[in-house]
Amino acid sequence: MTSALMLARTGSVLNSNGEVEMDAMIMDGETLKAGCVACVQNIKNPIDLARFVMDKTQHVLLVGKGANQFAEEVGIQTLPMSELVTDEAIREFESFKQYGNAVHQLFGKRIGLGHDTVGAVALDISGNVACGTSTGGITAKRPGRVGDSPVVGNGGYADNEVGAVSCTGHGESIMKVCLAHSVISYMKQGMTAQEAVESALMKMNQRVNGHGGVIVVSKNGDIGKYFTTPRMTWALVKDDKLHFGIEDGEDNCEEI
Ligand SMILES: NC(=O)C[C@H](N)C(=O)O
Repeated sequence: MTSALMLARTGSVLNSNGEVEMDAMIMDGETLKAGCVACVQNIKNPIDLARFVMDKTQHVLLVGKGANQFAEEVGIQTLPMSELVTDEAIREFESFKQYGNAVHQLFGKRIGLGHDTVGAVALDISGNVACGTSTGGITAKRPGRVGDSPVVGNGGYADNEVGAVSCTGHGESIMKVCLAHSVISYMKQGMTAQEAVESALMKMNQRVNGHGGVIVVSKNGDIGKYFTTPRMTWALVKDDKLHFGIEDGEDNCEEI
């Protein structure tokens, strides 16, 4: 079993109304079944709700009020919005003020403070791959804005014939180039996992001037990870070893 993670820097993100709206997706590479939720409020772990959408409905994506209604039906834990708002999110909101500024501060080539998204990819011993991506989006986004994370082929993709991908970064850029699926396409064309993530992110940068980060595990257990921001928190478990890092070129290793 091989798995890789990108980790969030903060717990939540505030939109321009000062509210938390979260997006998440999960995808099963064996069946290509996916479950996605967007703009959900008061949900502690939107990825759990996405899993219910995948397992218990005939749909792929539920949004807003309907998604919250479904959460109630399946007994997903809800909580007051105040409990989802961290001090860091408030500080970020007060300092960034506007969406464009937040994008620049979080994903700018030189500043790149971090990615408020959690992503995971995994390969099990039966050769099944899966991905999951969960986010609060980007500070000061317009209410109702949905980013790449809950959109199949953008914030993530999983296919046993190729591998599983999870993305972070400027959602509008990622959606313009279908970043997760372009990594899959490059691998189908014969690139290694690492070549594919580097090519896809460089292409996104050239075409739409966007920055981000990607993790991928191939069907053979090869890992690719790359980011065009100055830093991205990541971790990888393979062959009883834990690798992790934040800065460019950093790769720490511990036995587990
Ligand atoms: N931090 C992120 O990765 C944000 C996410 N991609 C979005 O645009 O919603």
